[in-house]
Amino acid sequence: MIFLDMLLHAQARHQTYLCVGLDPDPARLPGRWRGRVEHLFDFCAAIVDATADLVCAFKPQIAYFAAHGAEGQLERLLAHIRVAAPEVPIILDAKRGDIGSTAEQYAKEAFERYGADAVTLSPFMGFDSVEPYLRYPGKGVFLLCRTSNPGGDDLQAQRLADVPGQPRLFEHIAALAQGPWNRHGQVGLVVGATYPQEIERVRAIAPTVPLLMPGVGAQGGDAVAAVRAGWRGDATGRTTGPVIVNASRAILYAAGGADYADAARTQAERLRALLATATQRHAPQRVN
Ligand SMILES: O=c1ccn([C@@H]2O[C@H](COP(=O)(O)O)[C@@H](O)[C@H]2O)c(=O)[nH]1
Repeated sequence: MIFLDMLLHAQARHQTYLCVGLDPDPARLPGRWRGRVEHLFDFCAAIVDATADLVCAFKPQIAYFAAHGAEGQLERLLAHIRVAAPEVPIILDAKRGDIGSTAEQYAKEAFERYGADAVTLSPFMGFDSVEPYLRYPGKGVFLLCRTSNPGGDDLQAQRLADVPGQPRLFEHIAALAQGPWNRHGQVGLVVGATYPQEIERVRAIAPTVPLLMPGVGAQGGDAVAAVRAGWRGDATGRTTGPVIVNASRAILYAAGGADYADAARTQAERLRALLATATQRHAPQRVN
C-alpha cells in the first residue's frame, strides 16, 4: 500500500492523529538499561508494542541510532514494527539533503535498507536533491518547511525578492510541495506544532498535502491549536488535508522505571484523546 493510503487508513482505523517518535537516548533508558546502547532496540520495541493501536505513524529518528553505531538495531526496529503494527506507516526522520547522486544513496538507505514508508528531507538544495526519493513509487517525503525550533525563522521567514509576491521561504516551499514538486502525490511538509499561525498559512497555500507536526510535549507546542490550524476535511468528515502530530520524549520518558511502557501508553492515550478534541465533529472516519 502507498504511504498516503497507509496513513489515512491507520488514522481511521485507530481514530488518531498521533505519531510516536522513537528517539532513544541511552542516558534516559529505564532502570538497568540506562547508558547501555545495546538496549536501544529493546526499549523502542516495547514502546511500539505498547502504543501500536493508538498511533497513525511511528517516526524513528536516525541520529539516535547512528550516533552510537546502532544502525543494526534501527533495522531490527523497522522490521519489528512491520510485524507488530503492519498497518502503521513508518516515517524515517533523517532530514537528508544532498546532490542527486548522493541523494540516490540516501534514498536507497531509507527505502531499501530500512524499508521506511516516508522520509524527512531538507529542500534547501532544490528539486534535483529531492527527485531521487520520488523515483520510489508510493513512498512519501516530508520537506522541512517551518520547523519547530525558534531558529527556524532565521532563514525560513526570509522573503524571496525574486519570486512573485515575495513569499517567505517557508511559504515558497509550501507552494512547491503543493504544486510543481509533487508530481505523484508523494510530498508532505514538516511544520512545527509550536507555530500554529504558520501552520494556518502553510495550509492555505498547500491545502491537501500531509503535514507532519513535531513539537508537542517537550517543546511545548499547542497540540490542539496545531491540529485546528492544519487539519482539513469535507462536510462528511473525510480528511482532505491530513495532519500527523509527533511526540517523542513526552511519551518515551513518561516514566523512568520498569513501568515505562505502561506510562508511555497512558501518555499516548491522553495525547490521542486531546488531539481528537480538535476535530471533534470530524474524528477520522472509522473503518473495520
Ligand atoms: O521541525 C522539526 C523537525 C523534526 N523534529 C524532530 O521531531 C522530534 C521531536 O521530539 P520531541 O521529543 O517530541 O521534542 C525529534 O526527533 C526532532 O528531531 C523536530 O522536533 N522539529
